[in-house]
Amino acid sequence: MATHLSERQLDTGWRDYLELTKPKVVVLMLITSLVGMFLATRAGVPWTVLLFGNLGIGLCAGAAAAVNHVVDRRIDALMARTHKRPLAEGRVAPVPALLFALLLAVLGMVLLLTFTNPLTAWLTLASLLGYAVVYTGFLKRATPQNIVIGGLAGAAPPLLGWVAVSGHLSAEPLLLVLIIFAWTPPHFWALAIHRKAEYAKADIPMLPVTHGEHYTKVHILLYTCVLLAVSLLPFAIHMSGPLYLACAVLLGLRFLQWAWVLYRGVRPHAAIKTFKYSVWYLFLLFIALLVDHYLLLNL
Ligand code: HEM
Ligand SMILES: CC(C)=CCC/C(C)=C/CC/C(C)=C/COP(=O)(O)OP(=O)(O)O
Repeated sequence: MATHLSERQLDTGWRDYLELTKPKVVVLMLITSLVGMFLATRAGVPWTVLLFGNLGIGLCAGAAAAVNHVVDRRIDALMARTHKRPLAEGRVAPVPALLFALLLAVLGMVLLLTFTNPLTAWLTLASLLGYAVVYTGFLKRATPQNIVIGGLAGAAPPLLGWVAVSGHLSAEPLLLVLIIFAWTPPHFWALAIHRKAEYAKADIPMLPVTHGEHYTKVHILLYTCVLLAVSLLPFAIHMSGPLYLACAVLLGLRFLQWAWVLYRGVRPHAAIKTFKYSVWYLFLLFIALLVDHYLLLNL
């Protein structure tokens, strides 16, 4: 009986620590870093960089997410979407969570310094601090532009992947960052409209709370137009071919359609559906970049 109980507690503990790393978000980020790696070279990506580079980036992103759980534990407890989180419910205490984050960050940095290059490691550390300290610690509570500026940290992984392979900065991966940078506001503000009352309750100045739903929907529309335009640039600079272009146009037009439906207010649950589509959009767009890259190589 006692053994059963401790096994269950152990299982819950393990799951709680995994939840601290925001695994679904990190997986999508790793897909973008993986694509950055493959696009950086015409030859194959060394398996050590592929494996340990992504592991290092993922561990650092997970560390940043764990710090976010610690810093936000009081506001998370106030919102229905987040109130069951390990720190919000007190299943994990702040000190062990911070030690866990430190362990992940150190492991991640050691892997990046050993198997990639110093530039990748320092850019990853800057992204970690950008999300955990600048966004979570300051911007989130300070300005409705919080996620626009903070979005840079989440947009970094394709650049990190590219630099892990090439060793230097260049225009192409910055373009990939720009795509995710333009994607983040529609991604997040759609959810923020859906969860507006909760953000207001937690006194977080998200755009729909400070400027209203109409203003937010207009900005989602504008950013989605910018996103569609920016997503065509890889084709324009001959980084990607016609398959990518076709996918970018179709995926972008569908995003625009959701943003328009949300703006018009003609469909129930349009905000959460737009949010869910945003995740599919980014996933499919980066898969298109990858498939197109290999088609171009084999032509
Ligand atoms: C500052 C920028 C960003 C903000 C404020 C933001 C915000 C959010 C929020 C609040 C959620 C709901 C999380 C949950 O309930 O678990 C979410 C979900 C998600 N985000 Fe973001 N996000 C940002 C950037 C990104 C980036 C850059 C990616 C990936 C490249 C990403 C991928 C995802 C995914 C995959 C989900 C769905 C998670 C699930 O289904 O549980 N986000 N985002
Ligand atoms: C090293 C590296 C690539 C770092 C990036 C780290 C990272 C996990 C960024 C995620 C962006 C994100 C989910 C923001 C939401 O935070 P929130 O506090 O607004 O959302 P919440 O209310 O769900 O916690």
